[in-house]
Amino acid sequence: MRTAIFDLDGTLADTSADLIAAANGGFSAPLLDPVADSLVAFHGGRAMLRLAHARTGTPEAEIEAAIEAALPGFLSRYEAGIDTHTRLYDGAARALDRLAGQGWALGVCTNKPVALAELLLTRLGIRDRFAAMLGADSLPVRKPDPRHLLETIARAGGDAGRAVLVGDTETDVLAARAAGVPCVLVGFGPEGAGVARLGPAAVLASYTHLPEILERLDL
Ligand SMILES: O=C(O)COP(=O)(O)O
Ligand SMILES: [Mg+2]
Repeated sequence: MRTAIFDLDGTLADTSADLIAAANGGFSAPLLDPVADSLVAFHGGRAMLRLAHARTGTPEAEIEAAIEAALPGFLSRYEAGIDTHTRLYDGAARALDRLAGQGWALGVCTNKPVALAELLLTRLGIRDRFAAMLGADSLPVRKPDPRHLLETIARAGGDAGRAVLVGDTETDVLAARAAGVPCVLVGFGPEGAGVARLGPAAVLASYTHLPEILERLDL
């Protein structure tokens, strides 16, 4: 069965404003900008906290420990406001329905903790579209380790020879390449069409084009 696996942050949904609000909540003044820093938000909680601590002047040698100490508070603030500003990208739900109608199996492979991913996709109303969802803590490994993607494909009922990953960052490209699976990158994130520098099989300008782009991969 042809299988399309989706990344979550920056691919299915623009989660950046809620991620940045949760990161800023741990500091006495906002250190990250919801628009200018959206790219770092899509690299996850640790990346945001690393940047915020660098901006406060936390000494380099103390940053990793500061990030670990800040993570639980960040995660609980994020959970509390997880769908305040977060929205699906235009056309995403309809594209998923069209793919399902064409017989594609669908799954999610995200580096978000899986409980947060479950909560968010349920709130956004699309959890039931996916046969499998694996998060950062579903396995002992995560993207860019290819086993994270390969296991998601298997649990969605697919096989790697007829699968594609739709993602937004280099982490997705590296996981897909190591798994021998083509990667389509969204071109409507902070980098725009500039994601072409990462060498994806295709860049997606709009979800309305996804079924025809996946068709062209000839899986
Ligand atoms: O939370 C992260 O690290 C990124 O999550 P993603 O894999 O859904 O983009
Ligand atoms: Mg992402």
